[in-house]
Amino acid sequence: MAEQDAATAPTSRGIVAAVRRELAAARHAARASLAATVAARTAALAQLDAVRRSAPVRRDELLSTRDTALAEARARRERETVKLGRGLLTLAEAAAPGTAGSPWASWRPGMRPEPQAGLTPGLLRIGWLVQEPAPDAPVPALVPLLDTAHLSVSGDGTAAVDALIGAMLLRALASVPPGSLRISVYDPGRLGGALAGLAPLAPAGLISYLGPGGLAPLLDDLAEQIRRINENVLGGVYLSVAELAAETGRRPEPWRVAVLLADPNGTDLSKAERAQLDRVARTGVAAGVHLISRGFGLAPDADVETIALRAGGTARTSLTGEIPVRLDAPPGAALVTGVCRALAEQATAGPPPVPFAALLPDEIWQQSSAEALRAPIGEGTDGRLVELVLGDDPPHALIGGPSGSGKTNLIYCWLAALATRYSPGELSLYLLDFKEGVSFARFAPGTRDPSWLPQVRLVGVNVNSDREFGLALLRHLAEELKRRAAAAKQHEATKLAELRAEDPAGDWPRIVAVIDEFQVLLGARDAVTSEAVDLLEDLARRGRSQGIHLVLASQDVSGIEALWGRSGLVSQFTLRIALPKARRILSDVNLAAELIPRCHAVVNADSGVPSANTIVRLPDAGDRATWLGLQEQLWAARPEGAEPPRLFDGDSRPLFPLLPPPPAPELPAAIGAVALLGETIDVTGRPATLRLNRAPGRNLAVLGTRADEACAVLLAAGHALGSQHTAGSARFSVLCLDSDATTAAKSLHAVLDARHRCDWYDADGVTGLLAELAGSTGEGHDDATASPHYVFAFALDAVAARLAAKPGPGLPSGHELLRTVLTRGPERRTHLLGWWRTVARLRDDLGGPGARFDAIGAWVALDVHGPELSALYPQPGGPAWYPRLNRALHFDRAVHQRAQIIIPYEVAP
Ligand SMILES: Nc1ncnc2c1ncn2[C@@H]1O[C@H](COP(=O)(O)OP(=O)(O)OP(=O)(O)O)[C@@H](O)[C@H]1O
Repeated sequence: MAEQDAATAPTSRGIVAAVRRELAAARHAARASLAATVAARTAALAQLDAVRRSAPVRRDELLSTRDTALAEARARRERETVKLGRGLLTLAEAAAPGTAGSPWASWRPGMRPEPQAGLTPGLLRIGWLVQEPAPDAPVPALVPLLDTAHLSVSGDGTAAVDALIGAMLLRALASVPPGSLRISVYDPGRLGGALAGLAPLAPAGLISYLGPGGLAPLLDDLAEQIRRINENVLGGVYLSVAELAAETGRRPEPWRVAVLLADPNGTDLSKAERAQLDRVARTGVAAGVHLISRGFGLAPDADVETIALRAGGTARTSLTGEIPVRLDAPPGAALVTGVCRALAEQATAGPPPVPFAALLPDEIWQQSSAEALRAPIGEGTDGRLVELVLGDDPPHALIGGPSGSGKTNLIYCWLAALATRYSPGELSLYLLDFKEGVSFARFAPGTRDPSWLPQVRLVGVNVNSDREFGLALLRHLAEELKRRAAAAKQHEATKLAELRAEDPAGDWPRIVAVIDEFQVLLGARDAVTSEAVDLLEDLARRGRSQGIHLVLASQDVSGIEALWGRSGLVSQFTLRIALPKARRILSDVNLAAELIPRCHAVVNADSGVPSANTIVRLPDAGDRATWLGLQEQLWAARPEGAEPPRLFDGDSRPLFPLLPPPPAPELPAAIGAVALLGETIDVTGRPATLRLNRAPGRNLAVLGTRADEACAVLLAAGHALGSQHTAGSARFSVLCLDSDATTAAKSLHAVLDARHRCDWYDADGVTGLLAELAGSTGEGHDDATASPHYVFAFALDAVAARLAAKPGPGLPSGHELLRTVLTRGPERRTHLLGWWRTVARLRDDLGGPGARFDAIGAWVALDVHGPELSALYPQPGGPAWYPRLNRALHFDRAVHQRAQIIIPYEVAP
């Protein structure tokens, strides 16, 4: 190891050299490093210099970028703010529509609530939102109340708080249907003075003021209302009245707002009051019961919105949070009282009635009447339509109401609802109006309007002096009852529904007969009344099961009393409808009709038992244009071949009917031709006929002084006879013996002469004709081959003196010839149809006192009283007949038991 160290040990020179080398290298490195450092410094200095030179430009650039960004942000913010503001405005307008949000300047004192005032109340405007920057259109500040919240209003000035409460109430009142918001004001401090502007609502029951001591009863009442509403109205089905209203479209309960204004100097609430207040606050909103409190703390768990008034007319509300609200100036006193007065008037008048159109179904004629007829006539107090039912029970209806109470309107409503639901195959209507006027005439074709109501079979108007027409209707219905009863028996059916099921192809509509002012029919002690009562009793008793329903209407308590004496009859009329002030129609102990306002009715389907009363508000069915539109729609849908109804108008003369084609010639020869005399008072408007066969007495005497009607009877008879015989096969003679009859006689002559031999005679020719006729009708002449000869003698009594004169010894007088013609003529087919102006003159012509009338087998009496006709009538004392214009009494000994009333025809020349 030592040898090795010796061999390799460096020399000192080597060491020095090495050191020098090392040092040189270090020096070299140091120099290089220095040079690099100097270069770096120079570069840094140059860079610094460059930065120094460019700094101001950069700063300007940065500043400009920053400013641009700022400006953009600001513009964006403004745009967003405007957009947000507009959105808020739209939202606010939707949330507070109409009067809930419109500025006071647009209100008018007498204004009516808007039609859109509905069942969904809006928020209430109290001012506007203070926004920065101020928007073009300020956004209204709204607070909720009805169906949503209670309000707690606070602030330093009680007057300002009360003014705000008053303004909010006014908005709430005007934004819901009148009468649907009731207010109670507990104001012990100012005894109602705080909200005195709303006092005009008090007469309508829309506001009440309570003083000291009023709080406990008020809270108790509210609590009871809430309990009742929960139990009876919501009934566990709905969570709130608002939900019920939204789902059913009706609100059976009003909103109730209790304004509680604490007296700053008053005492605190008792424990019980506090508990009750908290209860109401917690549970009220769902029941539509709301509190507006000033100075009473409301339960923290209740739905309470707060409004805190600040100085300078601003406020903070719980809804608007941090955004301050500038309050509207309160409405002027005149505006407040004016609006309240108008609202009270409308609330008293009630809600607008259901429109007539609401009674009509969506699609016509969809109902079956097999079980019953059901039709709504109006709206009940709960807002639902109220139906009238006619069927097995109740079967018949009584309607009562004094003149002008809306009876006709009610009948129109009912008929419209029925006629749109039941087709003519399901329902037949017979409508009779005993009062003067034409209320039902619109259902029949008229000169202006050819349409008719397809279910109507008969319309009788102006029948006040034709009680017989009422009787005729009842007889017709009795016949129909018989027909139905026979069919029911055959099919072993006990009621209409069964008959219809057994005989589906049969024609079994339900029949409704409406008789307005029916008391006229029962208004006399005579045969008409007693027969009418018997028929009514039978129809009322048996009609129920055969689908025949009677609706009797009367304005007159005497009409009802006429029925009341007949308990068997009246007990069948279990459906009673009383219009305002109708007396005795419901029952003696049921006075509901005294209390209802105009356009309402009490409907009672249980013979007037008070507990069965239903109050109905009736729509206005009087608009003629609406009716016509409806009728035309139904008319257009009528079944093919449907016949128009028979219209009987007691005020107009029937037209001479269109005659059927003449029968085969041998028929009149065999059984005699038929003369028409006028129209019978009958449902079908049958003509009154006189068959002129070869039996003795087949002559006609028209009796009375009314020339026009007497001529009309002879004209009708002549027209009918002339057209029944083939041309030239009969002979006619027209005797015109008084100038009153000239026009009629000439017209008859012209018509007959065109077809047959027809001779004209005046006074001079009478005796000659009678002599000819007497000669040819004498014994020994061949009766069978004679052709008929009809002699029309107008005012025959005018020539009595001539007829009485004796032409000479042994020669018959004109009277004797006349008697021969009357007695013998019919057997030889010679018939005399004569007009005598009095019965006495006829008697004179027939031989004077004690004369026999056998040769006059038929007569038509005009202004001749019943007793005067006794000699011509089988019953002693003559027929019960009181002459009246345009009516005649017809009796034909060959066919009548009793004389019948007829209406002379209007015969066109
Ligand atoms: N519900 C109603 N709504 C609006 N107007 C009605 C209503 N009911 C009746 N009216 C109107 O009242 C007036 C009298 O009614 P309506 O003719 O029906 O009475 P009425 O009892 O039949 O009278 P009258 O026996 O004297 O004819 C009519 O002008 C009618 O239009």
